[in-house]
Amino acid sequence: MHVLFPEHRQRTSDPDQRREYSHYLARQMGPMIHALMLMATLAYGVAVIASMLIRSSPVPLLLRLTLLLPLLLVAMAARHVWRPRVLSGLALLCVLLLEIGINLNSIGRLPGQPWVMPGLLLPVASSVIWLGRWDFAIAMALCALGPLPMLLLGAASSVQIFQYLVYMAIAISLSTVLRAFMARTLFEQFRLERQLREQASTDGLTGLLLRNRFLELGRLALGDICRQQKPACMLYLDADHFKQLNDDHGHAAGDAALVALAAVLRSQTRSGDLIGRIGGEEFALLLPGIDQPQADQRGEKLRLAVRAILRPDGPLTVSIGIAECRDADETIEALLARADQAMRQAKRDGRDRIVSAAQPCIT
Ligand SMILES: Nc1nc2c(ncn2[C@@H]2O[C@H](COP(=O)(O)OP(=O)(O)OP(=O)(O)O)[C@@H](O)[C@H]2O)c(=O)[nH]1
Repeated sequence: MHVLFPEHRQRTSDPDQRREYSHYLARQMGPMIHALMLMATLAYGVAVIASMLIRSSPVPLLLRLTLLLPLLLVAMAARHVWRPRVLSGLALLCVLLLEIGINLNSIGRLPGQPWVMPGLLLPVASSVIWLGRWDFAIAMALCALGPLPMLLLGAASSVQIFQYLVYMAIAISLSTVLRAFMARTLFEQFRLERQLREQASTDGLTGLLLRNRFLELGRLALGDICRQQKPACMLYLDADHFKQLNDDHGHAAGDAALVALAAVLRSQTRSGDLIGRIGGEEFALLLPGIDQPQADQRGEKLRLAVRAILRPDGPLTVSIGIAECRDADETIEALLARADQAMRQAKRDGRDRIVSAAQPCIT
C-alpha cells in the first residue's frame, strides 16, 4: 500500500498541504480530462454509427445517439471546473454514461462488440486515477463492472467471459503500476514547486515573510478588514544601534539577535496577524481587528519582551511606530509608510519607545 500510494504517506500529516495538492492535481489534469472526455464522446458517436454497418440493432439509432448530448454537456462542464471533487465526479459520470451507451448498443448481441466497446471507457477512466485513491478505486470498479450486463445478459460463453476477465485484470494492474509511479513523480514536483514558492517569499534567516509577500498578503487582509468595517493597525519595528552590535561583536551575533527578535514577534502574535521582515533589522506587523489603544498595549508588551533578549553589551531594544488604518481607501503601502515615519520619530525621541502616527487627512 505504501509503495503503491507513496503520496498518501506524505500527505496525511498536513491537511492544508493535502488540500493544496488535490487542487494542484486538478489544475494539472483538468485540461487533459476535458480533452479525453471530448474524444470519448466523439469515439462513442463514431462507434454507434459504425455499428450500423455491421448489423442493425433492436434499439433505435436515435435513442443510442441521444447519449451524445449528456456526454457533450459533461465534457463542456469539465472545462470550467477546477474543484477536484467536481472534476473527478464529472469524469466518473462520463464513464457511467459511456457504460450505459455500451450496454444499450450491445442489446441484440452484435458480433465482436463485447471486445471493442469497453475500450471506450479506458481513456476517461484512467484520466481521473491521478486525482486520488478513491477516484482510482471507483474508476477501476466502473471499468470492471460496467460492461458485465452486456456480457451476462448477452449470454456470452464462458470462454468470452474468461477473455474479458483477463483483459480487465491486465488493464487494472497496468493502471495500478502506472498510477504508483506517476503519483510519486507528481507529488515530488508539487513538493518542489511549493518549496520554491516558500523560499521566494520567506526570509532564510528568520523564516518571516519577505517585504513583497508581506505587502501582498497585507493588501488582501486590509481589503477584508475594510469590507467588515473593522479597525487594523500597523506596527513598524526597528532594532536600535544594530550597526554597533555588528561592528563590536560580529555579524554572527547580529544574526542571532535577529533570529531571537523574530521568535519574540512570533510568540506575541495571534491568529490573523501578519509579520514580515521589511528590511535588514526592520520588521512590520499588521494586526487586524485591533484599534489604536489596543495596538499601543500590544506594542508595549512587545517592546518589553524584546528587552529580555540580551546582546553582549546589554538588552536589545526596538523603536516602534504604530499607525491605525481608519480610511478605507488607505493602501497597505501608505499605512506602512505612516508607521515607518512614526518609528523614525521614536528614534529621534531617544529610541526604545513607541510613537503613534498622526491620522492621514481625509478629504
Ligand atoms: N547581522 C546582520 N546585520 C544586518 C542584517 N541586515 C542588516 N544588518 C545590519 O543592520 C545595521 C543597520 O544599521 P543602521 O541602519 O545604521 O541602524 P542602527 O545601527 O540600528 O541605528 P538606529 O537604527 O539609528 O538605532 C547595518 O549595519 C546592517 O549591516 C542581517 O541580516 N544580519
